[in-house]
Amino acid sequence: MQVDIGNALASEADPGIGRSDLDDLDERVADAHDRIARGMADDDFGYASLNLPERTDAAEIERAVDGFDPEAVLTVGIGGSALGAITITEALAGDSPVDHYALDNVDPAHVTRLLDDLPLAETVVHVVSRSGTTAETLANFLVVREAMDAAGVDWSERTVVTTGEAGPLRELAETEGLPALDVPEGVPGRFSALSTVGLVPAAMMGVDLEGLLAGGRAGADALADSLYDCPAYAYGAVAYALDERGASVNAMMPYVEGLESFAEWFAQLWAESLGKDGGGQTPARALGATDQHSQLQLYRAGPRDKLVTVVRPAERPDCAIPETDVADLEYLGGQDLGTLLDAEFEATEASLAAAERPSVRIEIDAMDAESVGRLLYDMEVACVVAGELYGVETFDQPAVEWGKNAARGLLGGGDFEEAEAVAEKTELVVE
Ligand SMILES: O=P(O)(O)OC[C@H]1O[C@H](O)[C@H](O)[C@@H](O)[C@@H]1O
Repeated sequence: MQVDIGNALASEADPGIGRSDLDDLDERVADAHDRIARGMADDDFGYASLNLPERTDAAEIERAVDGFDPEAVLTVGIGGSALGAITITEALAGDSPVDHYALDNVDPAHVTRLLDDLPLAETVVHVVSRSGTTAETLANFLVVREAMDAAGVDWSERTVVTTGEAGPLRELAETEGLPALDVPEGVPGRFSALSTVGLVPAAMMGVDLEGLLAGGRAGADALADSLYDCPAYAYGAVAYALDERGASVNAMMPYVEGLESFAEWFAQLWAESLGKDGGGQTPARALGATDQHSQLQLYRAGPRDKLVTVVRPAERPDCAIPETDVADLEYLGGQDLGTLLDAEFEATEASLAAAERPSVRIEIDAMDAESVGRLLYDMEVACVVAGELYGVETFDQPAVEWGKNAARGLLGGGDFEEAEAVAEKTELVVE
């Protein structure tokens, strides 16, 4: 993976950073690298995630799904327990005969429609919750079970669970004798894509798990004590430095449809890890070239508070644009859609640079397992190094937990006095 930070340098961008700022920052990156290396060596909470490419047992996951021959896989999970699987299958399993669906939200209209449409007798359900207590996931699973019962399908024959050591979901798996995989120790959900959490649907869809993990290992091998030698550190450090100078929004803009959900995965990673102590950089989601025709107006001409991160694969499949003699369209004929998309990508970079707006280019080799594994791993590393530079607790999410507890409290699922305060808040309703 390559990261080009040239368009974030001060001579070309505002907010931007100069070479001397980068050199100063590099000393802090070296310290952060020491902390990260120690954390990985000691398997400290969170840092252990960066050992997953080395530790994840692809064969164990393949064995767990062996014997299923589904038409569809349904992930039931939310946040870090769903976005890794969604991102990986969307990026790599587009040609699979098996479809992937995810139930993360509990919108009744969406859940009912999906269950009506799914071939339930040919669907494998992967229920994922690290804590085993997340209300949305457990509620959705109960609804899915009932729908399978109602359709005469033995759900216990078609369910795989991935969860932590203890908790209601673990107990349920044991009581029902369901195959259960472990969420690895010390790995927060948003850092778990390259584990059982993110890889089970991919395995059922024929994705090359070893390739994904090899990509992650290449990222681990590339860790070095300087941002000039490590693309993941370069990205994390530059995003942090730009935020410090006013780029409080990071618009993640892949120029490939297969990475549309990657921007959503990145949003959770960046927001939940770095949004602490009154700081953090707000992730925005965009897709090139589509959002070039909508959001780019704001990115180029709105407030100078953004970093735009553009991502593309170096290789794309061919799809020729037919020759045409229609006036003014001759320039398109004989080109390729990929060439057009790359021209759009470069035009966006040029457009931002011309308006002195910072962008960073991330380029992966291709939309293959190794490159996608490397991308996910490197973005996790970027997030961890940024967390070190911000000086925050990268691996917790107390604000999210507050909301989770409040929702449970409001449903009568536990004592949570603050939830009552929420319910009794002053209302100012305008109708
Ligand atoms: O895997 P679970 O325990 O069900 O958690 C699912 C999600 O729940 C919370 O909202 C956490 O903040 C997320 O980081 C997590 O990914």
